[in-house]
Formats: sequence, C-alpha cells, structure tokens
Amino acid sequence: MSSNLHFKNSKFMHTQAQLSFDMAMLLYVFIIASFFSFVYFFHCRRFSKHPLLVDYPILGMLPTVIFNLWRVHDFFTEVLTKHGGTGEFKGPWFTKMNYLVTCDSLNVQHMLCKRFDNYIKGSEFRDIFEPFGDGVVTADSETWKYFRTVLHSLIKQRRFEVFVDQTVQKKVYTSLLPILDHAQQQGRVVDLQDIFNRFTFDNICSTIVGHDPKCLSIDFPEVAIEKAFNECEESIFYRHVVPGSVWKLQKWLQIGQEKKMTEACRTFDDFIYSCIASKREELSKCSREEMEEAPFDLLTALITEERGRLHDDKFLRDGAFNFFVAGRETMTSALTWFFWLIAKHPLVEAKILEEIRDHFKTDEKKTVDCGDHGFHEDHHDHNLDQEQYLEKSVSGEVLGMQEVKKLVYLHGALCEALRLFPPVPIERKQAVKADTLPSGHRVNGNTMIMFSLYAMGRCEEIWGKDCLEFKPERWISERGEIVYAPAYKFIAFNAGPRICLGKDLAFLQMKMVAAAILRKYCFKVVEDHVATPTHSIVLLMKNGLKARIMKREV
Ligand code: HEM
Repeated sequence: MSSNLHFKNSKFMHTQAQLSFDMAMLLYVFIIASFFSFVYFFHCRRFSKHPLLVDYPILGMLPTVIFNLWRVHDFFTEVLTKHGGTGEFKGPWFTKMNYLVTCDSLNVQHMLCKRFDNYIKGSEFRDIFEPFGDGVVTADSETWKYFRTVLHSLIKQRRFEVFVDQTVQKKVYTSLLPILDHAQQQGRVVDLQDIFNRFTFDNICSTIVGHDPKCLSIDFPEVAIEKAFNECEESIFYRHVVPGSVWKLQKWLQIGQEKKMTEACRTFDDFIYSCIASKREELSKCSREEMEEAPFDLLTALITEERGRLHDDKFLRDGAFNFFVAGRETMTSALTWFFWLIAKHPLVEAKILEEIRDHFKTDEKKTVDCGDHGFHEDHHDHNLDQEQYLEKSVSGEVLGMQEVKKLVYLHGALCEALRLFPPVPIERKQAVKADTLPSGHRVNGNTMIMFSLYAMGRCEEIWGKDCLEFKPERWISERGEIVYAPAYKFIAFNAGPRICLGKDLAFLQMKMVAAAILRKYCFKVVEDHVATPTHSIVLLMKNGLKARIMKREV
C-alpha cells in the first residue's frame, strides 16, 4: 500500500516537474519569440527608407501626430514640404496604420488619373466607411461604375438642374435670408457654420427625397435625422484614429462611439426606408405624364430610371446616404471658410459686390425689403397666387443659376477658399499591385497611400511664393475669364475618373448663397474667434463661425 502510494506520489511529482518544465520552456520560447519580433519590427522600421517622423518603439510615429493634433493639417504640410512632398508614416506596431503620405501633384495625377485601376478605395476603406454601404463614394470596380453612370446621367439632366435651382432659390428666400434678418434685428451673435449646416441639410434632403425637414428655422430645432448624420460622421473619424481591432471590439460589444454609430445608422435607415416606401407608393399612382411632371428629386430619378439592374431598397438607401454625405458638409465647409476669408479681406468683398452690382443693377430692390418675406399683396398683379408670388419675389431677391454663371470674380474667390481650405482635407487609396510613383517611391500591393489635399493647396511649387495668401486674382485671366488649373493640382474636388460629380452644381449653389447674402448683409467675426479646423473627415471650424450681422447699405 505504502509503496503504491509512494509510486503515485513520485509519479505525481514527476508529472508536476514535467509540467513546470513545459511551462518554463513555453515561457522561454515566448520571450525569445517576443525578443525576435521586437528586433525584427525595430529593424524593419529603422530601415523604413523615407520616414516622415521619429519612429518610437511600439507607438511608432503616432505620439508626434497626437502632440500636433490641434494643427494636424498644417503640421503635415510642414513635414511633407521638409521631406520633398512624400514619405512614410508608421503607426503603432501590430496595427494597420502604416501609410505612404504624399502631396506631390505628379504622384496624385499618377494614382488618380494615369494608373487609376491600380489605386482603389479597398475593403479597409469600406470597413471604416461602413454606413456608406455599397454607394458611389466607397464602391470600386463594377458597382462604382454603375452608380457613377446612373448619377452622372441624372446630374447632367437639365430637369435636375432646374429642380435644384428652384429648391435653392426658395430655401434662400424663405429661410436663410429671414433668419439672418431676424438675427440682425435682434443684434444677436450667430454661428454662421451652424446656419450653413442647417441650410445644406434641408437643401440636400429636398434634393434627395423631395422633402424639407426645416432644420433651418428661427428656433433652431434639433432634428433627429440631422443629429444622426453628424454622429455617423464623428464615428467614421473615430475609426480613422483608433486601431481597427479597438473599434471592431467596441462595435462587437456595442459600447462608446460604436454604439452611437449603430443608433445613428438605425435612425437614418428608418427615415430613408420610410421615404423610399412612400415615394414608391406615390409614383405607383402616377400616370406617365404625371411622372414626367413630378419634381425630379434623386429618389424619384433612381426609382424610375433603372438601367438593366434592379434598384432595390438597399440600392436606393446606399445611393441616398452617399449623396447626403458627399453634397452636404462639403458645402457647409466651403461656405464657412469662404465667409471667414471674406470677413478678413474687405477688399475682396468690395470687388465681389462691385461685380454683382455691375451685372444686376436693375434687379436691386425689385421686390420686397429684405426684412419682410411675408406674402404681401402684389400692387401690380392682383391675380398672382401665393406660389407664383413666391416665384416672382424669389427671382428678384436671389440670383438664379444662369445669372450667377456670369460672376467670374466670385468664382475665383470661391476657388481660392477651396484651395486653402479643401472641405475634404485628406484622401486615401490602396495599391493593388506593386508600382513606382513618379517621385521614385516604391509601393507594394496593398500599400495604403494618403494624400493631403490641404498640403497640395499650399504647395509653393504649384501656386508660387504667395501660396499662403488669399488672392482671387490668381484665378482671373487678363481677358477676365477663369484661369484653368488641372484637377490634379486644384485638387479640392478630386481628379480623374472619380472627380466630384457635383462640382459644377456645388459652384452654382455656393455662388447663389454667397451672392444673396453679400448683397444684403455684412459680417463682423467676433473678436476672440479662433478659426481652427475640427478633427473630422470634413474640414469644419472647431468653434463654428460666430459673427454679428449688419444690414448692408446698398
Ligand atoms: C464644395 C463642395 C464639394 C466639394 C469640395 C466636393 C469634393 C469631393 C471630393 C474630394 C470627392 C472625392 C471623395 C473621395 O473619393 O473620397 C467628391 C466625390 C463626390 N462628390 Fe463632391 N464635393 C462637393 C460637393 C458635392 C455636391 C453638392 C455633390 C452632389 C450634388 C457631390 C457629389 C459627389 C459624388 C457623388 C462623389 C463621388 C464620386 C465618385 O467617387 O465617383 N459633391 N467630392
């Protein structure tokens, strides 16, 4: 019995010793493996050929960026200029945050135009921009081509331009001007960026679903769908700055920013799917003639214009979401920075006004005073109904698309604002196959490339020594026409086959808004205002654009 016990004990001790030995071996192997991975990573990183910043062990170059986050776009402009326009950014170890960063216009032309097929958005981009679904902004290859063709043919239709023209004119006349007037009468400080954000939201909603949610009203209401959009965009930015594993875990656990993203997407989806359902029902009751007369919003067009592919609800949802994002905050950003620059450059403002007066002398004060946008009886035409009256007075107050096309100097001033403050400050691409960029930098298949539109707009080689100055004159030729700049240099709207589809429409809308406001009001930005960009995928102003409004003495 005792020998049996002894045997068992010794066997037990032997097993335990074996276990401890195995554990020690395992630990040993782990330490050696960690050491070699450390050395390997350190070696690889040290031999990164074109580092932009100091590459710290484990954290990579991220600490320097975080330290400069408050001025991240200017910081990268300086760093890239110092490194000849292109270099490598290495994120923390074991994250996929390594990028080749460039602001070299020849590299950008190479990627966006010459070797377009080799530089795609890629699946990582689609992961981060998940709420966009398979829409035109995120899709690649055939899906993108189909979307692009459908949207392109829609945007180029005269009927669509007329619809947008009328929508913008009415919105400016019935909401934007009265609200500015109200603020002016009360002597209140207003946040112009908030006003533009509400304006562009109502406007894009009318353009897409044919319904105005009236975010821009005197009482500045909180509108759930607008809030949902803002939250979606914040979450997308968050996904850019934290490692993929972190936000994916948060998404799985439904906590933090990811929880907000899920809720925001649900709000958007509920809204858009109900719009789709009612639009389908409405259209099903229309005769062919009525369909042709119907307002030409995006949903109507997408439902009625299938081109050999089923436009199911998911297709319409993705189309709408992409259009919302592409055409909304970009416009807010452009208008905000434009008005800030104008407030800082009174001579430019004076020249814009002079141009407007030269072209539209006879239109001044054609109808009601700017403080009064109610439906008065028209003394000359008693037979007008409200809708006709509105159209008549709107056309006197707000210049239409055909009219603003004549405003060349204003166009130049907007180009200049977009050059210095491109609403989309950075973009990314993924290489499919190995390639060499014109700057001589090698890329492998899957290399992520980031290009800074912001740095390109401030590049001395493209724009000359005065590249940091706001000079609309650089856009005006001796013959008084707009100077042409190739899109891969004036990059605010992207270039090549994926150039912004709404570029012309955006210019026309911005000119309509800017001319209508500047004819009636001038602004004084509050004294302690600091114009810092937000940390966001769109270049907005961190503290808004707070200003006092004065009536302009015409
Ligand atoms: C100042 C205003 C605008 C600016 C600066 C701007 C800029 C841009 C940029 C940089 C892109 C490329 C984005 C990327 O590939 O990641 C883009 C794409 C796009 N934009 Fe705009 N945009 C503006 C207004 C608009 C408007 C008003 C619309 C719609 C009416 C619009 C529709 C689109 C669409 C559909 C795309 C996707 C094109 C494609 O990938 O094929 N944009 N825009």
